[in-house]
Amino acid sequence: MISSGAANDDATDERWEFTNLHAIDMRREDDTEIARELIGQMETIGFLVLTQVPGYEEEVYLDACKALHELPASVKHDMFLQKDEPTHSNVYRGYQPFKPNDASHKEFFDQGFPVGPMDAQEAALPLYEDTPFPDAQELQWIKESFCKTQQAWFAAALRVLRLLALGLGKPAAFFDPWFEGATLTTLRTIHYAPRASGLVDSSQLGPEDLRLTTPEHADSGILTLLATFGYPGLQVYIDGEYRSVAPIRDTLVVNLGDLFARLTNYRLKATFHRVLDIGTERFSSPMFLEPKYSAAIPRGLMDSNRTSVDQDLPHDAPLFGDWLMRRMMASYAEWQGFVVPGGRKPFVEAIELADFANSIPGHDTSW
Ligand SMILES: O=C(O)CCC(=O)C(=O)O
Ligand SMILES: [Fe+2]
Repeated sequence: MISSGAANDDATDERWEFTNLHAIDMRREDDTEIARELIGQMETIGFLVLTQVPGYEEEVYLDACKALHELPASVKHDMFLQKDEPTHSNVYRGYQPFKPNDASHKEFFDQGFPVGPMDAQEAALPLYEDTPFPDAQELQWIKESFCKTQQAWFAAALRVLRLLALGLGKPAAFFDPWFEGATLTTLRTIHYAPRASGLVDSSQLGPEDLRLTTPEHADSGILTLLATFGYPGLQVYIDGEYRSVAPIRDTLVVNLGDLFARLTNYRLKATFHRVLDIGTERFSSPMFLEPKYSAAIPRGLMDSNRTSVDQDLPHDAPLFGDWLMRRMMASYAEWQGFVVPGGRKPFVEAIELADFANSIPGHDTSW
């Protein structure tokens, strides 16, 4: 259920016709009905919004995001990933700068979850590393706000996943083992600038690229929670056209990743979306809910009579972490320089991308 209407509360937004996504109040406790609504939205639009997320304080979090991205270039550089600063050891968590002639026009910071305590076998797998934050005492509030937000959103995301499991006819705890003891979930804060600000060279890009600051894509993993902090710009592909999502403060947009869509045999949708260059600075923050590295994701996981994701697994089931690396490098420009760590290369290369391709009508799956 969606409705459209021009926003009239912000004069700068008049040029867009906004679509309101279906909203679910997280204070509600009627789980069976919420599960029904979630499935209804995810089968059709693939997007909805959550309101009243417990423990989430958007005002402080937006201030913290702005403060992080406004730090001096040298402080941001100290948090760069190894692919952008070879003397650094962090390969997955940290700061990524604006890149010349990139279809995306953003700088962003990726935070992982606290690394320990984790069982030794899990901890030995790639991608688990501490997130570099600025050291200065007066900046600790930024980290505190990020961590608090991460906890609140993670709890909300797991609740949504349990409700989706229920709605799909599984026990609510069906997916829980994927998140026991560890998670590769990423909380990202993004700072967009208008292309016209000339921060990096855009001379190789075509006119369509120049209209956008994030090109069309579907998210890759399980599910995404997103704060747009009241900024316009997010567009979702609905009924054959891109529609602008109404920018509403204190809400979290939710959409599914294409791995999850595939697990449901595309009954649920991983919908394409993109971000327009709105001509001003823009901040947003997605959290990509990801299982732990060792979570197995065999074919037909949900077709069987399993009552839990870790029941009756084939011994050669692909691991989530291997799939994640394969998918990131195949699909997203910012991961092009990523080197698969440790002994995982053969496993990563064995992943058949076609096994995980999405099938949104009207879009090919050439990633
Ligand atoms: O910035 C936004 O509003 C959306 C960003 C997005 O879709 C993504 O990072 O996957
Ligand atoms: Fe996205």
